[in-house]
Amino acid sequence: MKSSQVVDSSVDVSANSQQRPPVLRISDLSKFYMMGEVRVDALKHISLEFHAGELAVLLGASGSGKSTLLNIIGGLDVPSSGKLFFHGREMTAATEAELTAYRRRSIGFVFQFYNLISSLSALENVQLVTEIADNPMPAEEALRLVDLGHRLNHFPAQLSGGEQQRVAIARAVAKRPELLLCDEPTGALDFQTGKLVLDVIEKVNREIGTTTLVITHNASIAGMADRVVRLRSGEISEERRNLTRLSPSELVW
Ligand SMILES: Nc1ncnc2c1ncn2[C@@H]1O[C@H](COP(=O)(O)OP(=O)(O)OP(=O)(O)O)[C@@H](O)[C@H]1O
Repeated sequence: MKSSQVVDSSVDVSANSQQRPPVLRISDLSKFYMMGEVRVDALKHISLEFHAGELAVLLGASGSGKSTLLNIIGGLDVPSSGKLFFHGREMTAATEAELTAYRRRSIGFVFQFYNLISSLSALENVQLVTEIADNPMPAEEALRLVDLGHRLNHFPAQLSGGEQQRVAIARAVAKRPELLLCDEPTGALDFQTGKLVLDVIEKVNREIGTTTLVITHNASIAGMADRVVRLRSGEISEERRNLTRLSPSELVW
């Protein structure tokens, strides 16, 4: 461990002996932006924990702070105050190089728009990541995991929106990240296609055990989660655990 990394010694495992320390711990995290003279408080005193293998849905209306929170968790942005711990290491005290390594090794991102390279096939888009990752799964295996084993050589323009999003998910999980962060993954898709994409996210979480955070403004998606966190105006307005997870095919919106 490097000297600049601070160990979180306050994780209370005794509170629940069944539960291991969280993968991710957010402590009193706030983020504001200055727009000229006007201060916009995007996140206010957020404290949360996420455990290994958990599938969490972060709900909230537009502007409630979801993307800001996900970007900070993923090391794309930094908070104004508060701390983020990953396996007890304080990422908010990490150097740029350590944050880059964190993003590269530990985080898989899926965004609303798929960001595929149009001149590369599905397989080549995933290989871009597997070629630089430490311990990746073969790109073909990642594409089979998202049920696209029959589309390896298709270019993005030859794939539907849902299929392109599944390539993006394969690309995100091929490096075997510990955390899969999905920002409105079904936002650009119709109902049926969106459910197929959620099926794939659920399958990755179940089969590989990747801790998964899905942010959405669509409250119906909450049914597939182990835990639901709702944000309102930058604050947690509700946090609940689902007794059973619904399969995405059972969701209705
Ligand atoms: N770079 C920025 N500069 C100034 N204000 C910002 C910036 N990014 C976000 N905000 C503001 O912070 C608040 C939270 O934004 P955020 O994008 O996190 O919300 P969101 O819940 O993800 O919304 P959406 O569902 O519309 O994406 C909003 O008021 C937004 O306008």
